[in-house]
Amino acid sequence: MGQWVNLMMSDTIVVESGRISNGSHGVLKDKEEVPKSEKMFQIPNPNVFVNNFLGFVQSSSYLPWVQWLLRLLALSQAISPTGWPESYDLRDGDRFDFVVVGAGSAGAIVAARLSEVPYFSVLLLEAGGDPPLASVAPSLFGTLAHTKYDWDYRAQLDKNVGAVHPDGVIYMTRGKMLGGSSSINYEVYARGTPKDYDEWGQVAPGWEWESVLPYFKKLEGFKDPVVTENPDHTYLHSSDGPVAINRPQNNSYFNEVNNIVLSSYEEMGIKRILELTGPESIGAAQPHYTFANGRRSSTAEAYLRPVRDRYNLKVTKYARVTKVLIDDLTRLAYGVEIFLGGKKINVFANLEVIVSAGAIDTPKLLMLSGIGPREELSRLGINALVDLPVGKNLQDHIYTPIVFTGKKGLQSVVQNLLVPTELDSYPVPSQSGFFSVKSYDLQRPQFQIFNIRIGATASPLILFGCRTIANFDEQFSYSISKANVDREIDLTSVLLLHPRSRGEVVLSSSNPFDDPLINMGYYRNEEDVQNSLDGLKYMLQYANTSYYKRNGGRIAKLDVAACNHLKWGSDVYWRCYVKNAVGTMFHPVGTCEMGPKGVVDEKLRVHGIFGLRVADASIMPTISGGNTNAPAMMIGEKAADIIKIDYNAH
Ligand SMILES: Cc1cc2nc3c(=O)[nH]c(=O)nc-3n(C[C@H](O)[C@H](O)[C@H](O)COP(=O)(O)OP(=O)(O)OC[C@H]3O[C@@H](n4cnc5c(N)ncnc54)[C@H](O)[C@@H]3O)c2cc1C
Repeated sequence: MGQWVNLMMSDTIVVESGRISNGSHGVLKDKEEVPKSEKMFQIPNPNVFVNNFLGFVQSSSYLPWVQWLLRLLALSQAISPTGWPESYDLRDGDRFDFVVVGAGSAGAIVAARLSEVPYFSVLLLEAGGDPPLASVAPSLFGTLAHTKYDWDYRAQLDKNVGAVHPDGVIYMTRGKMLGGSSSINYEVYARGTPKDYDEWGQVAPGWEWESVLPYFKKLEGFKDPVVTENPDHTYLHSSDGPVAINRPQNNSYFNEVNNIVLSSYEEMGIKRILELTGPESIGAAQPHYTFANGRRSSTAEAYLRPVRDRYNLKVTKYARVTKVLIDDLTRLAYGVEIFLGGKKINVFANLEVIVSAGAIDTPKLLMLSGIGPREELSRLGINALVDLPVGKNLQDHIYTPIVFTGKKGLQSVVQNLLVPTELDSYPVPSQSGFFSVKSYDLQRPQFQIFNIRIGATASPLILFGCRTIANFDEQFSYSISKANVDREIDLTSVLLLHPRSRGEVVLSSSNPFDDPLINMGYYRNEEDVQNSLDGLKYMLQYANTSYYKRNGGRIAKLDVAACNHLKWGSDVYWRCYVKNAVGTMFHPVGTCEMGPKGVVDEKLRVHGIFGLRVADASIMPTISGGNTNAPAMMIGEKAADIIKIDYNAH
């Protein structure tokens, strides 16, 4: 709460690079003139009376609803979904030095950074449009699935896996707008551990931790003094990069819940740490998020909005790229075919095409362009220019859900009543952490936990979320929501950070408008089942922690039809449960793997093709040990530098 009142009480409130700031903390390096359409954000200086009044409100704990109204007022000023770059009116035959496909977590950064070189002309093509209000407001992400801002893919699970999903189908949400999935994701900021990147460096020199850390720092605009003022942490972070990263200042009830949960973890041996991206790899904390001052810090917000008037960067929206144009003889990528406003047009690249369409659409586009497994392409009548493992190596973070139920009665309902006061931050108290059950994995945790506490009587919302976001079947969803009818619950997800199983993305036809087939491949490797089981069993101890002991806590018996014939709580039961009650964290990566045996080299150039690079989450050889937005943005930053260096423009 304090942040809003402080903001409103500051002497001057200005708009810097399209964001509201009280002038006291970091701003973008290349400060732009405030565009006309953003002038509306300027808030007149409060006069003395208002200052005094606000001071009184801030110091008073008796006026939560007045505080909430003020916060809502500030939020309404902040979340105006305007100020994005205008769409450039592209013509057939237009030419640019660089054509970037996809304005997502990585692509928006590649385009913005390349256009810092004044003599480069850059075109950024995006299949979607501007992010809506539900994307800009940090708390409304749950409402965007299955709308026009989502590619709305269906992914397939193998037989005997994921029985809680009707027909073995999971929803694979992907952002379709400026900012891509950074505009639709759940905003958790995590980077993985140094070991993750050292592993990348073994197949792709230059991607070890020491080499990627400067790019994480380049993107970070840490706003949290707890981190930025701690000498043991500052060397790992930066506070003046474009992406605003902060921890919400929640209401006191949410803070109390955070404390209870983190103390429970401590009792289980999971240490409370200062932050999830600091020097310690194991431990739990309230996460940091990519939002600040009531606005989501997507890459559209952080990188595109501030440079909307840059003369050498053109952004064309609703431009769906259907093919990369490659010369048969020279193997040179010279442009792209686009479907725009109902017409097919071609635009050309003087220097390079960079594909940043994400881990599902990048392999699809490459395959449509003749780059991929020769046999598969031939079957669809596509002339294979190079035979590469495009679409293979699909990895994702799967989770096992566990529901703990606690305090009974109306007391915990307070939490639900407080949700609307958190519209400008996170709608529920959430905690996350990393742990290992194998001692040799202490440097590189095996599991991430993500926990949300929900007060009693939110059942209808839970049912809605289970059905529409996770595509859990009615029976399983109902059993989760039933647990919350009159009791608070902890919805805990245990994520397997380094799965051995691999899936694949395959073309379903040569028609670019047909969705690809996405086979997630979860639990193809039995070791993953055993590891998930170990993680789950460790987390079950949560029910025995003192808070739960005091409040009659228990593990909810969820209704997994495929396992109901087994004795609940037995080892065989939990093994069956792990395999069938599987969910996705929406982190698909790896489908255009970097490395000599992969699809791109360490400079992200597609093997065997000239003038074509890939820069997005698809290039990860192995999935990072944490949420994947930060590494995808880091890839965008590093890709832009690699290209600048190649053209002596660094
Ligand atoms: C629901 C959800 C929740 C998530 N939560 C988190 C989280 O809390 N924390 C975290 O770190 N990560 C999270 N992630 C994952 C993270 O957001 C992604 O890993 C990351 O954004 C991927 O970046 P990318 O650049 O590879 O792809 P994207 O950001 O998806 O960008 C691809 C872009 O290319 C465009 N595109 C695709 N095909 C074409 C085409 N043919 N022509 C033109 N444009 C095209 C798309 O519209 C999109 O804008 C979440 C993801 C989702 C979907």
